[in-house]
Amino acid sequence: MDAISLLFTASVVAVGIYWFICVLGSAEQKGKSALHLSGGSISADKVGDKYNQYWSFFCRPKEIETVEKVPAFVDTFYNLVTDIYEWGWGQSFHFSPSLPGRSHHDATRAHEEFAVDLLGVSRGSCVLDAGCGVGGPMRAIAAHSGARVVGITINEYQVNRARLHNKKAGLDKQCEVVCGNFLQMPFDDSSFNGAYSIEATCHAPKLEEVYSEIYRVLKPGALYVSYEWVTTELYRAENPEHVEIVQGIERGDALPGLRSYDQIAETARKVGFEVVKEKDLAKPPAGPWWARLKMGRIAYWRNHIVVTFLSWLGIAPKGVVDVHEMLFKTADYLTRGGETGIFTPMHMILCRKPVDAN
Ligand SMILES: C=C(CC[C@@H](C)[C@H]1CC[C@H]2C3=CC[C@H]4[C@H](C)[C@@H](O)CC[C@]4(C)[C@H]3CC[C@]12C)C(C)C
Ligand SMILES: C[S@@+](CC[C@H](N)C(=O)[O-])C[C@H]1O[C@@H](n2cnc3c(N)ncnc32)[C@H](O)[C@@H]1O
Repeated sequence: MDAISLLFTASVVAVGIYWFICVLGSAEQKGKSALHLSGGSISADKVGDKYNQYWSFFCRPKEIETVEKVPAFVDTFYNLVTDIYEWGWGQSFHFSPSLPGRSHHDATRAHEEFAVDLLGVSRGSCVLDAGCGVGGPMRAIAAHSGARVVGITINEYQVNRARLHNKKAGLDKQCEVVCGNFLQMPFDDSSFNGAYSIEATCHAPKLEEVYSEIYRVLKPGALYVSYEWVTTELYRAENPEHVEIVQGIERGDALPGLRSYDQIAETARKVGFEVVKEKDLAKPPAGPWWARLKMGRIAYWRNHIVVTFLSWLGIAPKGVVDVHEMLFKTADYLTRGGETGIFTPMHMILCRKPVDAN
């Protein structure tokens, strides 16, 4: 091979590797690149150790005794997964019913806008996003409703990512992000015109604690909507396959035990809410929310190669390969949860703080 052919072949290979690593796989246009996968606020040399600590803690989710440690481990979880989520899924960390003939992006937006439409808020209102991630829903909801949105997340790395995205989207005046625990929020009583949480309160060891905090900060008469992760009426605790699926979901998603669908409204009423509406948004005629997960399987293999290669080169922290493998397995459990119908990530509850609440 002469020098020119060698140079040509090397350039083609280099462009191919660049395309495979940097272009393919980023879920949102100009989204996170694989070259920037990190352990969030965890230093690169500690990612492996932190992953092992996380895994030992969530190994038997139903038996977690030190529930007060859950928020700290959820924080660790989001340090480990946030970049991978952004890279492989986008800026909205939740599922949505698939919409025939429409993109994932459209389906995601529709699911988010549906939530805020239920709240009936408009320009001039101030809405709380309890467990806001990197703010995908927050930006969509602010743009759609005109309301001001204040998001809270336990993870500082997400706060920085969300603020950066808000600024880039020109929504930093309308969207505020606070680092804190939604079980003890740094907000005054009766200060919000509405609140929502999208697939976030499932991380609370006791749903009652987060619901009563949200109740406290809402103005009397204001509405709260939540999309909850729950087991459905088809779940049977005596069926080993069901138990395996649920445990797989809990471990790979930092959940201190999945709740049953019938506990949600009961808890909302217990803290003082009036339940306005309750519905599993995954039920037909909704398109399967797990279709996107299933379709992505080939991409996950490619991502696995990319992560392993970058980690071998020392560009991605070593533990990222383990985290990616955990997510890979989780995707399978979630899909099985959806296909068997024993699990839903979108059990919607709409509640009101009574007008005469003091
Ligand atoms: C609400 C929660 C998170 C829900 C989803 C956003 C995430 C659940 C599982 C995640 C993923 C699984 C497989 C990953 C894949 C192996 C990787 O290559 C690219 C990213 C994934 C697709 C990743 C993306 C986010 C999820 C779908 C929980 C935690 C309460
Ligand atoms: C799956 S993500 C969903 C994020 C966002 N709602 C979305 O749909 O993109 C769950 C979010 O809940 C937050 N969270 C979990 N436990 C929390 C707690 N105790 N206090 C505050 N935020 C918490 C996580 O930090 C994360 O941002």
